[in-house]
Amino acid sequence: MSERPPAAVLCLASASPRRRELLASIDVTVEVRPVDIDETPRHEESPGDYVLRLAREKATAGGRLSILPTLGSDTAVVCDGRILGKPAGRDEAADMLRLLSGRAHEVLTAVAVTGPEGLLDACVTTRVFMRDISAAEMAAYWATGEPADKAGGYAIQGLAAIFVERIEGSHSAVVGLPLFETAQLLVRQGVPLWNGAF
Ligand SMILES: Cc1cn([C@H]2C[C@H](O)[C@@H](COP(=O)(O)OP(=O)(O)OP(=O)(O)O)O2)c(=O)[nH]c1=O
Repeated sequence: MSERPPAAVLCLASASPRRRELLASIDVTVEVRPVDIDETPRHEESPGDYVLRLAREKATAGGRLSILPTLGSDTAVVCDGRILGKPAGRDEAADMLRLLSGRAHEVLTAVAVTGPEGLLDACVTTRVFMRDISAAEMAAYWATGEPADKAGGYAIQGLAAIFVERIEGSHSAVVGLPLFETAQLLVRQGVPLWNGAF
């Protein structure tokens, strides 16, 4: 007799496979309910306020589609005060990497979780130090297809790892979900971790 798959304990308001995989890595089974919200930054909105607002909006919209506690998250790359989202095409991706090449920038990821305690959230900032990236590397990197759906036009967990000298902060937050802070929010909302082990 085949075993039943574990029941979902959380609704994930996200289309990002990375967020689902990160939650699976700490044994949190989710039901996926992607939501579509307007991600345009507001006039003079700080990067921290921006990612927190989007994470809250995603969690709130997803929460309407499920009876489970619901998680929304948003990641932005910030350099010289500029918020870099996903590149619209090759030229914008090259502009982004030119800006990030040979220096440090910040990655901000906010996470929000609805549940019995209301809407709880956290925002994590990670500093990422990149080596110099040549024009030929930028062109070759775009051709791999990896940068297209990533904030800042790179994926630390992928081929772009060879550009990243070091980070200060949370690796999982750069990939899309800060697992330490997320686990704390889930516990506060009564979501069982490790299959209810605690
Ligand atoms: C900087 C960086 C970003 N990213 C990803 C994380 C996010 O998925 C994406 C930023 O876009 P987001 O708008 O945060 O998320 P998303 O559109 O992928 O998913 P959803 O809104 O449905 O939750 O960039 C990486 O995978 N690796 C990296 O190194």
